[in-house]
Amino acid sequence: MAHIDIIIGSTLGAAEYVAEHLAGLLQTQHHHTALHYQPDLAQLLAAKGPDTLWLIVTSTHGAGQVPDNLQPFTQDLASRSLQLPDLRYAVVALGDSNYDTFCAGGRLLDLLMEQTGACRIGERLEIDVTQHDIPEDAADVWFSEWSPLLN
Ligand SMILES: Cc1cc2nc3c(=O)[nH]c(=O)nc-3n(C[C@H](O)[C@H](O)[C@H](O)COP(=O)(O)O)c2cc1C
Repeated sequence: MAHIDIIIGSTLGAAEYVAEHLAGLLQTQHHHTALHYQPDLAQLLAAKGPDTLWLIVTSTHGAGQVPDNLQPFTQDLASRSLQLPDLRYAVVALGDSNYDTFCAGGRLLDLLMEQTGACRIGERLEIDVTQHDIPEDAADVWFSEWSPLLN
């Protein structure tokens, strides 16, 4: 079973609800989960083990930025030349397709993780909140295809 650190970026709560929903689904499959509402890169790195996967669930705010609570983690990740080839990760991005910067926060985190050499498991999910009144429903569909990849 995997140890999944769920790294949350949320301003108004939508991404947070999706993250908590995914944590519940993972627990039903007997994975160990930890939710990080104020993610700290150094702490996450220190706790990382061979079974660790980082699941980043973030919305986008401002001019295509990650939410404030995820800024320190993002800036840390961008400023350090980390090499994390043994780390697995996945990204769930929430955004509004009316913005040119649709899901830019999630896309940036995906790029930063890719630059560390970490291994992305599955495709990034982008939830367009104009198309999904209940973002958790889109997460359910993605999860059913994604979760078998953890085994
Ligand atoms: C002030 C503001 C700026 C936003 N900027 C973007 C953006 O640049 N790109 C995008 O895809 N969505 C943008 N959104 C949409 C949010 O990402 C979307 O509403 C999301 O569901 C919010 O999730 P949260 O409640 O977890 O923060 C913006 C929303 C607000 C209120």
